[in-house]
Amino acid sequence: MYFIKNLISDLPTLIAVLLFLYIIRYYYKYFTRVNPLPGPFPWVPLLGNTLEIFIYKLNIAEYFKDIQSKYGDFCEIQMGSKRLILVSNGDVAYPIHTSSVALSRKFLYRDVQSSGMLEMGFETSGILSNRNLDEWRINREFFERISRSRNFLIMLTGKTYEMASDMFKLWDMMINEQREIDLSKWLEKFSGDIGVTTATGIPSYAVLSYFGFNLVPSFIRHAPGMSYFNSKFLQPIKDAEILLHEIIQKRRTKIDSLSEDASLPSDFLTLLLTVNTPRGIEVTTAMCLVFYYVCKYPSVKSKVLSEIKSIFGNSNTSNSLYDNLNNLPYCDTLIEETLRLHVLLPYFFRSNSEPVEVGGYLWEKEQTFLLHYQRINVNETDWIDGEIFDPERFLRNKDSERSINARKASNKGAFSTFGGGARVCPGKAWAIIEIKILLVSVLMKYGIEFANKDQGLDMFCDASYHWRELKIRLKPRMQET
Ligand code: HEM
Repeated sequence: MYFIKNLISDLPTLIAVLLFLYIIRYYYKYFTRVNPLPGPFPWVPLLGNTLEIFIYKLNIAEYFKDIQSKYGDFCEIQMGSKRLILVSNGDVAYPIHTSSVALSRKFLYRDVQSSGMLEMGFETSGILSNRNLDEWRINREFFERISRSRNFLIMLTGKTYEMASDMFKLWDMMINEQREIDLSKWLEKFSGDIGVTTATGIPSYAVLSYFGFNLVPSFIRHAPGMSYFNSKFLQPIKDAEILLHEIIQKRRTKIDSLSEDASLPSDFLTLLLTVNTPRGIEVTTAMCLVFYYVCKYPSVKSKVLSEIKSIFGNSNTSNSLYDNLNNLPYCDTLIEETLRLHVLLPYFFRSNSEPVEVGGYLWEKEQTFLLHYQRINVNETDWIDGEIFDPERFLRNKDSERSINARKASNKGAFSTFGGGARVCPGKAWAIIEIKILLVSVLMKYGIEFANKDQGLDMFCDASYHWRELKIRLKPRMQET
């Protein structure tokens, strides 16, 4: 009894001593860490630099930008007890982003193990964060085999074109009513629709529900010519929603009921359900950015248009759409430059599955590297006038002074929008096709301009960039001056 009484009265001292010992240990570990790099001092034990993010109103991308500008291209931050190595130039990123097999097999992990991610199941399923390397390999190979096959890409091209044409029918009604079109909202639904349709073969018509077709008065819906929309959209929306929901529910239940070591069913829907990637957001933002630059620079618009016309003539449709898409070098360079300047995902994690040298230091296995894409893609160590939008950058001869890797011709780590190395984005071809089809089909059909001539890059960033609003006006092409 006496002992317990004493213990209670001494408790504050005990806690203070334990806290003191913990702080000593924390800073001992910090000061004796291997390969110390420049970086902000972790003033708060346990939390490290985490609280600094609040000064940036939780805008982590801005925080990393500032850290890079203060501490350089290879520095570190302490997030809680986790040490993040911030990599901001292509040279240091090279061992992680290279496609050299010997090096890239050392960077197989997305990140070090985290109990939170494990509990949510992200570390043991799908592709994006899967740390079970055998399963990740199978899923990834399966995804690549399908999504890179010519048949799949032709199907994707056709579906995207078809769905764009359906969306244009709704836009035509808005044009007649002199209404502005907020591309950011429309394209968000549009890429969602493409995802569902390519995975299941069932149209989801999110675009149509955004248009609010069911809100259109009945006398308009039944007016001559409108039966097309009624038969094509209204009933199938209901049917499709029910069917799609059933299919997804069944597949989810099946996946959830499998034991952890059982292999997943091999079909594309399963894969998309387990991929764990918010892919639609990036594609939507990318499409908006491309249209932003087309509207902003009339010279860019006229070059894109004359290239498209030279390949597709004046016809809106083409049987060999997919093959023709490969003959648009100016559109390619425009898209590539847009995605270089705006990485969409400002940063991403990678971790080494073996000891490895990065930035001239040897790192034990399982160190977290934070690839600072938004800095790597513009860094003057790799790019000339990197902060400037120069849509012809990628057209120039690779050896010329202003070429893609003007100063480091061999450095492939400098274009990081889709990451690089073993876990490079496998959806790149998919994303580029969607963007290109939309660019071609919109410009073939419409003259396009900003609704508000002061339109700027109205974007915000959480884990990725999103548009707030991008309002445009369209004119059917024959009426364009
Ligand atoms: C413009 C659009 C896109 C951008 C900017 C983008 C960017 C990225 C980046 C930066 C990574 C990390 C790569 C690395 O760690 O080296 C990634 C991974 C991934 N992306 Fe994309 N992505 C886009 C579209 C897509 C699409 C359309 C899909 C599929 C439908 C997709 C599927 C994936 C998957 C599955 C991974 C994980 C790969 C792995 O961990 O092995 N992405 N993406």
